[in-house]
Amino acid sequence: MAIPVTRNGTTTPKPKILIPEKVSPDGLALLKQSFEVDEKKGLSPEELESIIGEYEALIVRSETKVTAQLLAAAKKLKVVARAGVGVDNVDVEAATKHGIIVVNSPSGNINAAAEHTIALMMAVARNVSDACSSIKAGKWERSRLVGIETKGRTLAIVGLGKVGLTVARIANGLGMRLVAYDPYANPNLATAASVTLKDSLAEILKEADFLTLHTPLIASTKGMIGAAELATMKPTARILNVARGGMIDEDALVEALDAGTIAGAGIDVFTSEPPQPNSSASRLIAHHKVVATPHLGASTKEAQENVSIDVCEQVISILNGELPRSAVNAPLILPEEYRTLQPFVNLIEKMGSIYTQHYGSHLTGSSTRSQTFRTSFDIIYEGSLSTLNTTKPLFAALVKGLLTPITSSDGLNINIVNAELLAKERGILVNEIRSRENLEDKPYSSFVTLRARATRSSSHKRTDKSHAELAPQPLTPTEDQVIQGFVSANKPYISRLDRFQGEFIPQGTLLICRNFDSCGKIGFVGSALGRAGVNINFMNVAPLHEGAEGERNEALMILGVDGEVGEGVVEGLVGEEGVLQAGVVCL
Ligand SMILES: NC(=O)C1=CN([C@@H]2O[C@H](COP(=O)(O)OP(=O)(O)OC[C@H]3O[C@@H](n4cnc5c(N)ncnc54)[C@H](O)[C@@H]3O)[C@@H](O)[C@H]2O)C=CC1
Ligand SMILES: O=C(O)C(=O)COP(=O)(O)O
Repeated sequence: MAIPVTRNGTTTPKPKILIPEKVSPDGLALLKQSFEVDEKKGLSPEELESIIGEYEALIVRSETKVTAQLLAAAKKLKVVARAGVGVDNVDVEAATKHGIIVVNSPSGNINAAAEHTIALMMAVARNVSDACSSIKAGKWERSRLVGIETKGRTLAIVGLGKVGLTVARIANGLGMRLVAYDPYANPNLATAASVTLKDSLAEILKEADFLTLHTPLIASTKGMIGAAELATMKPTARILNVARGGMIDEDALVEALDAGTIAGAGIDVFTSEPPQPNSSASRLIAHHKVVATPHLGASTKEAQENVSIDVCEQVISILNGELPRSAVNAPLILPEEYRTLQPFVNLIEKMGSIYTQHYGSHLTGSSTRSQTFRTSFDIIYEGSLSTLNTTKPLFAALVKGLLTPITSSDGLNINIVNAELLAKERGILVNEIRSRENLEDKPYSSFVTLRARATRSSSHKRTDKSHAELAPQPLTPTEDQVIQGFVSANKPYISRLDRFQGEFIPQGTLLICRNFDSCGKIGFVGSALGRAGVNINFMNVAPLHEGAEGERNEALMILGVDGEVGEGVVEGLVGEEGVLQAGVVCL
């Protein structure tokens, strides 16, 4: 181990960086100046786990599985750097929990992946692989190996991100007709690349002469092309996958190729890499209508230099306590700030999520049922939070909390880098306020208030006549909606929901009921849930806070419950005997 001796004779070992895969030397040269770099290829998962505790940084490509178990053993680790795009081999959630930053190189290999896609498309269209084997075997099979041209044919792209768009631009030059499905694509970029965006996967599958996949492997894309989807495609269609194995059902594709309902495929990525013998991946590779490559999309000299330099520079930044440029964890926090801020990040994300779910359209018995999602918020930091250098992670957490319940969170990775942009795109205005008010009389050192400003009108109408007399005056569009919280012993607490004050931990499934503060309400709700087989873990009653206006005898009942509470059960709680409003919030 390199141990530099300082002037006063004490020794400080250099931080150690582990590289268990082939990463281009261009970036590693930068690291070697200040760190001890260990390149150890071919480690088994057990060997990796036994040594990871010594390292402050880990640099991987797609082969190393960075599991929760490995991260738990990584006591000194500050950063996992992925020298490439896809982080599906890294347990990002576990890394975030451990305060380990995950970075990647989002653009270093785009061109390489796009060019490889085009190479596979051409190879499939012109039977290049088959023809090559045939001629090397001494044959001369010109009539068997007649191909098709790509010009004028339809290329259907799933995932119009960086690689998808680059493929589109090249294919446009080949004279292809371009359609794409990507619910989050930028329509201006699509138009500029001559791509017509369609509303559903089904639409583009029908039209495709070539189908190419360019999404990350996430819950919404796993198995997205299965037997049912293949059956809707033209029998002359060819399929390309340079994104991730697992998005196509390999067995279904082999069957479709055998049956002649799909004409061919060019595949770079597989469900098991390297493929296990007799696996679906190996059957697909062996198929005579398939051109296969061993995950070579990013394997060009240029791309490897790019990604290596990109991630190594980021590792240096992080180990020097600075911000990296492409952090994947949401939201990103500097290592030294992480432990202090993390509980507040957690609190604020929950506050945003409660806001969207509680004040969204889910309240049964609510006279604010059809209320418009308000988009103008004040977030007020009091106490020690008001002196932070940056509130970016807190802002990002709020945007994430507000949007995740109403978007396909799988496809929308909200983090410190994109939170501002996403908020802007959705028209969400957040005014961050630092209040220096003295919290000496309060039992906590920092306090957060989320106030949804009543700047937009609601189209609310009483929807449930039978409760019209029962319900007190609803919140009118001119009233702000307020959620307050604090952190104690690293746990987030909500301390106020609108006019009601009571402390509860925002986690799991919560049933929030507004009721007249009179005898029998708790019993009524308890027995209704009992009858529905819903187990109650905790219950908190929040009375009106001091100085609250409106009905004096109202309270909120917050119940932490196990599992799902069906709509019917929630509806059954509202009524003369029961509560005024009820809604479920999942955190
Ligand atoms: N074979 C290889 O060596 C390489 C593979 N890749 C892979 O290519 C894929 C794309 O990479 P980039 O373009 O850089 O990513 P990107 O993040 O720029 O683009 C992904 C696109 O997929 C879209 N998307 C997400 N969920 C979707 C869904 N359910 N349906 C339709 N669209 C959806 C997103 O909106 C986004 O526009 C990744 O899986 C990456 O790991 C990238 C480089 C090399
Ligand atoms: O960047 C990506 O997502 C890739 O798939 C490239 O993987 P690799 O670094 O070549 O193992």
